[in-house]
Amino acid sequence: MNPDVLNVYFIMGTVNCVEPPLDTLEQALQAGITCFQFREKGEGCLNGEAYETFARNCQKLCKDYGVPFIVNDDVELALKLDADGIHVGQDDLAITEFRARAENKIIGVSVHNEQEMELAVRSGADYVGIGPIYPTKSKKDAKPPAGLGFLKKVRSQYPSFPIVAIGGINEMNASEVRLAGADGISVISVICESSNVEGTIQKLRGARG
Ligand SMILES: Cc1ncc(COP(=O)(O)OP(=O)(O)O)c(N)n1
Ligand SMILES: Cc1ncsc1CCOP(=O)(O)O
Ligand SMILES: [Mg+2]
Repeated sequence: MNPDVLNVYFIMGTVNCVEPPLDTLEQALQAGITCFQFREKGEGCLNGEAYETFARNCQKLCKDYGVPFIVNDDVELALKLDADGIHVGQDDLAITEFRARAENKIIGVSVHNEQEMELAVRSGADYVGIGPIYPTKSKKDAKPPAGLGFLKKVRSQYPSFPIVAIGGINEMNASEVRLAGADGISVISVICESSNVEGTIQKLRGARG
């Protein structure tokens, strides 16, 4: 995949939002996010019909702005909606199983160590998510923050494999994350809680535009 798609990768679910979620997503799309992940999970999240309707509404907005719509965890939803891709973690469905059912979709995988990285690449992942880099309040079961060390190591071992970094990334630290080798940054709270989504995204984009 073209790593530029990962440049500013916004992840959102209703539980993360302060403003109406679809307003936040549309503002983020207007401001130039390059990828969106639908991640409706956590205490108080939508279920059933409301979950699917919300997903469809997010997908429609992404289509209007030509931004890839990626579904977190829920392979059946990704296939039902014909999403552009799926993001899976180590506890989620094996990549090879999903690839067999969706040849042309983007597959992202979370990795935390060299073994997981090697397996993700070998299994045909299109990109990896590395993190949490810094402490995060948006994922209750997140692993301890890893800092930039593992990201730098993976970049040196895989000079051109698409990598997005995640976890506690904001306007202040985004550039050091990019310098450490990330093609892009993936964020939840810094956009969901911003009082100036356009300004925040401009700063997150950094020098690479
Ligand atoms: C881009 C990106 N990177 C990492 C994750 C985390 O995925 P996972 O470890 O499966 O955790 P959940 O998000 O499912 O709670 C991600 N979602 N996106
Ligand atoms: C989903 C996920 N996976 C690792 S950290 C994280 C949450 C990132 O959210 P924030 O940008 O608010 O720290
Ligand atoms: Mg997951």
